[in-house]
Amino acid sequence: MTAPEEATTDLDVVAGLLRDVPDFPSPGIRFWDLSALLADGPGLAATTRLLAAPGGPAPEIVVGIEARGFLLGAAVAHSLGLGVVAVRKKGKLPIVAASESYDLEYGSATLELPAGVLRPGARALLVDDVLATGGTAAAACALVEGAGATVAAVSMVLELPALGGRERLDGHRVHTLLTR
Ligand SMILES: O=P(O)(O)OC[C@H]1O[C@H](OP(=O)(O)OP(=O)(O)O)[C@H](O)[C@@H]1O
Ligand SMILES: Nc1ncnc2[nH]cnc12
Repeated sequence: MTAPEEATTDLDVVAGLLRDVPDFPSPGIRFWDLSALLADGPGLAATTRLLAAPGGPAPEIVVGIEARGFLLGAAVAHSLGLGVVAVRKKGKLPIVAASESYDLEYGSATLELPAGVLRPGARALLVDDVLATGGTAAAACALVEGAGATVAAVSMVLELPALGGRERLDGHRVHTLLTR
């Protein structure tokens, strides 16, 4: 007699495709790499379904954060029938609404919001791959809110709770699929 097969959930699929790399991009950092997850059809589909369902108010637009948030954000937007806005690193956008600088686990950076694409009052779903210190997501929230839109939720694949990102995003709906 064979044991009944256990159902594989979307979350199992996502967890099975995450990889961690020691000492990248600098010594002491354990870097979580989503390349294998993004390259896997069922993995990307499972990730998209989970990120697209953060709970709370229905989003009207998706905001993808550079760089891996572009891939995930576009997939989520498409699955919901919504458009996507790319929040980019400094110097990449020709027409900028606003800029926000922040620190992260291994450096500092500036994010910029393109001008004229986020309707004031729109409910935005922010999408990225990793929540570490929360500096990146907090900067993206500030850009969205500074444009007069609201943050319906922030959806990310992986949360590193030791780095305090969720606390940094206090007051926002934070939806993460896995913690490590
Ligand atoms: O919560 P935080 O401490 O802010 O870290 C999370 C951010 O760090 C990574 O991006 P990174 O800045 O390495 O840029 P990239 O995606 O453009 O490579 C990751 O994709 C998140 O955006
Ligand atoms: N440890 C980590 N792995 C992947 N992305 C990150 N962004 C910030 N910290 C990270």
